[in-house]
Amino acid sequence: MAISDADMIEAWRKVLTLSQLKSGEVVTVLTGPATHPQTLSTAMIAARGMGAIVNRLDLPPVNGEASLSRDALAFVGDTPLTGNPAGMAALKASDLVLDLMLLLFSPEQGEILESGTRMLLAVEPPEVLARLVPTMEDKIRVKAAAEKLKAAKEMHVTSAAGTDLRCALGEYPLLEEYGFVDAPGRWDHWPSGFLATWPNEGKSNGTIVIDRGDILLPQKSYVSEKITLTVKDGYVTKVEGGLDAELLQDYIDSFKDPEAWAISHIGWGLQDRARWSVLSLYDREQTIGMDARAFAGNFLFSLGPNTEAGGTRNTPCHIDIPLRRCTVRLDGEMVTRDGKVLDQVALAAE
Ligand SMILES: O=c1ccc(O)c[nH]1
Repeated sequence: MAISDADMIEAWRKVLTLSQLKSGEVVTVLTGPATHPQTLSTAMIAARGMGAIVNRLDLPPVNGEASLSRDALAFVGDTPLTGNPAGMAALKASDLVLDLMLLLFSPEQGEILESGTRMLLAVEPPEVLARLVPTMEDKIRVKAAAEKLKAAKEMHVTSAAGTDLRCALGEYPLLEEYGFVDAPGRWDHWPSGFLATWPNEGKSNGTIVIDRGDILLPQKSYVSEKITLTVKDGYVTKVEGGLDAELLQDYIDSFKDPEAWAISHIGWGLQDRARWSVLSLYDREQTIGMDARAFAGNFLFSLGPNTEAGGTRNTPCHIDIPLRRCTVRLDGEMVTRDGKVLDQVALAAE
C-alpha cells in the first residue's frame, strides 16, 4: 500500500531525530537512478525542516554490464565513488549522508565513515521504511545481544534440518544494525534490527542446510528443496541439492572468484516487526529483502566479502541467506532456540 508524503516526512523526522540530527548540520543525500523519488523528496523536506543544510549528490550507475542482477546488493565493492575524489570530498565534509544509492561493502564507505561522517542506508520502498521505522527499543535489544556476542569465542549453529556449523570469533568487530546513526562515524541501515559479526579467517567448519522456505538473497527466492553446504576452513567447498542448489552454484560460479565462496557475516535477526513471509508479497526487484534479513529469530549467514569488517577479502559477489528454525549458541549459551530469540533484553534486565 502506498504511503502519504506527510507520513513519510514524519517517518524521516523520527529517524533523523534518533540520528541526533542538529540544526545547522550538513546532510548530503546520495542518489542514483534507482532512488525512489518519494524517499528522496521526503528526506530532503524532513532534513531541511530540522534546520539542516541539505545537499544532493546524484551519481550515474556503474557495473550494470557486469552484474547479473539489478539488486544493488548483488554486486558490491566498486561504486560510482570509486576514483571519484570530488564526490568523496562532498561526503566526507558532510555530518550525515543519507545513502539512497547503496555504498555497502565498498572501501569508499569505510573512508567516509573514518572522517566522522554518519551514514544511513535507506533503499527499501517507502512503505517498508514507514512500517519499520526504528525505535530506541530496537537499539536496546540489539545492544543487549551485542554484549553476549562481543565476549564470545565460538558461534555454534544447529538445526533439525541438519545444520551444524562452528565458527571461531574474536578477530572482527560486530555489525550492530538498529536503523539509525546516533554517533559520529556510525553506519546503519533503515530498516534493520539484527546483529552479526565475521568468523575468524579460515575458522568456520561444518554443514549448513538451507531448508525448504529458507531465503536466498539477491535471488529473492524461498528454497523449495534443501541445499546442503559443506564448509571447510572458512569456505563453502560443496553445494548439494536440486534446482535451487544448481541455480545458486551457477550464479556464484559466474564470478569466477574463489573468495565468493567464503563465509561472510554471521548473526541473527532481532526485529519483531519484520516478517519472514513479506518477501512473498513483493516483486523481486521492488525490494532488497530487509524483512528477510531482520525477522526475529533467523540465523542470517552470508557469503563473500569481509572488507566491511576491515578484512581483505574483497569480492563483488555477496549472498545473504536467512535460515528459519536454527539454534544459535555462543560459547555454549543459546541466544536463539529453533528460530526463536531468547529475550536478551529481559535477561539483561534481570
Ligand atoms: O544491512 C545489511 C544488508 C545486507 C547485508 O549483507 C548486511 N547488512
